[in-house]
Formats: sequence, structure tokens, C-alpha cells
Amino acid sequence: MSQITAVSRELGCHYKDERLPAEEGFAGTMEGLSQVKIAVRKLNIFYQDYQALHEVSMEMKARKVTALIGPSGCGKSTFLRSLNRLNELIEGTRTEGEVVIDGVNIYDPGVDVVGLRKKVGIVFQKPSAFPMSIYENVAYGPRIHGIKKRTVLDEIVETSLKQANLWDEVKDRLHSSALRLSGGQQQRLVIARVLSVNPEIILMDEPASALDPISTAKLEDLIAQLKNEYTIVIVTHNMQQAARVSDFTAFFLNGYLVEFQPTKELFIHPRDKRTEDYITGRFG
Ligand SMILES: Nc1ncnc2c1ncn2[C@@H]1O[C@H](COP(=O)(O)OP(=O)(O)OP(=O)(O)O)[C@@H](O)[C@H]1O
Repeated sequence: MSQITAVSRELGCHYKDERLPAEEGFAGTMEGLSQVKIAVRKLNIFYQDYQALHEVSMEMKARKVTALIGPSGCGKSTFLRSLNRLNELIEGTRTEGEVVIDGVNIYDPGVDVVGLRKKVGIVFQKPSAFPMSIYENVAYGPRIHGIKKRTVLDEIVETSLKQANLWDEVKDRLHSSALRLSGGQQQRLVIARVLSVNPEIILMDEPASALDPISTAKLEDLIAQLKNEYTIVIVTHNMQQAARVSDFTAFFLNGYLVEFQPTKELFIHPRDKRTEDYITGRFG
């Protein structure tokens, strides 16, 4: 099965080259009316003298999943990390342009970075449970933000684990080491940890790339649930995954945003030849 046929299956429709009628009426529907949560304007990012992103502008909508796709090294992770100012932890990086979240440019002087990273949580590729109990992994963030009362922490831990679809699997061993969990469980634990501090946006950098197919399916189900409450931006190498989980897809190439469209539109009617070449597997 070709890559594009596999993607078409996930979308429940057909790519134009498959010579079946493409779906119409995608743009301009309710999608167009949802609120913009993150607006990126003319973003340039440099590692020392190397420019990793060039004049990237795009808007991500509230309670939608936006997927970032593109070949290795095209700038997806750099872009993702710019959304909660994580790049500045890497020495020698420089950012120009604006990332406006709920009307505030997060690069303005005076922005509280700790508060920003609470509001915009991130999940990385490799599940990174802390070497402590399951309970303490989830209670860690709320404790740092000043919550001490045990009953409140208990409630946060339970709610976050339930939201991350992990509660039933761990409720009888909350005080055993998180490192004994499987990779898929650890990844959901990390998501519970992110949820425990009440974020509004969740960034995910290839969250399923180290997971087996069953854990990946669970994670994708979880993403579908979480978007009812959170705005999600996900980097993925897997186009079928982008087709399955996202509402919008951005295609990056060599540090440039080549195309950004509703996911179905991008996969059925790519506007740019380079997007078409990438999604049909001609390179990447
Ligand atoms: N810390 C760094 N120092 C210098 N250059 C970097 C650094 N991190 C990334 N780069 C460079 O910036 C460019 C974009 O990297 P980035 O990791 O954002 O791409 P990516 O699309 O996420 O790649 P991948 O899919 O392989 O993770 C690459 O050329 C990379 O080599």
C-alpha cells in the first residue's frame, strides 16, 4: 500500500491522484470560526549563526490539534520549542518575531516564563518519568507551584491520571516506582504530569516514536479526548498519525513553512508541489 493510500484511509477519503472525487466544503466551515489560541508572526530562529527557521507565520486554533510534519532537520522541534520559550535554554539561540498566545507576545520582556511553561506544557519523544513514585511524579508540579495540602494533591493526582487514561492501570500502586511502568504508561504518566498544573496548551514532540503500536493507539485516543479541553501541537514523522489525530497540518522544509492547511485539505489538495512530493513519499 502506498504511503498516500495509507494516509487517505486514515482520512476516510482519497488523494486526488487516486482519481476519486475529493471532498469539498472543507475550508470555510465551523473550523474557520474557532478562536485563535496561538499566533506566530514572522518567526526567525538562529542557533549561533545558523538560521533554523525563516519568517514562519501561522495561527493555531483553540481546542484543535495542529500537526507539524516535514523531513528530519526541517525545524519542527525548533518551532515547537519556540511556543514555550524552551529554545532559550540552549546557549546561543536567538529568536525574532512574535509568538502571541491569548493576545500576549510571550517574548515580550516582563513575561513570566515559569507561568508560561505552566500554561504551555510539553511532552518529549522519550518517556521521561522521574525516578520517584507514580504519585510523586504527578504531585511534583503542583507542589512546586505551592500546593501542600495532601487532600488537594490526592485529588489532583487522581484527576490527572484519569484524564491521561492511566488511573485504572496504576490506582493500586500509586506509591511504587514510576520507572517500573511500560514505555506507553510512562508517556501517559508524563501527560498526567503536564495536566497536573492545569495547562491550556500541550506541545508534543514525536510522543509516540518510542512506543509500540498498541501504546501508540492508546496515546492517539488520548489526544482525541484531550483536544476537547486543550490546544495541542504535535510534531510527528508519521503522516498517517498526522492524518489520524490532527485538524490542521503544517509542512516544514529547510526551515520554511511551506504549507499550512486543514489536514484533509493538505493531504487531498496540497497546494505546493513540494508538499505533494513529500506526502507522496518522493522524498523525506
Ligand atoms: N542545539 C542546536 N544547535 C545547533 N543547531 C541545531 C540545534 N538544534 C537543532 N539544530 C539545527 O536546526 C535545524 C532544525 O532542527 P530541528 O531539530 O528543529 O528539526 P526537526 O525537523 O525537528 O528534525 P527531526 O525531525 O530530526 O527531529 C537542523 O538543521 C538542526 O541541525
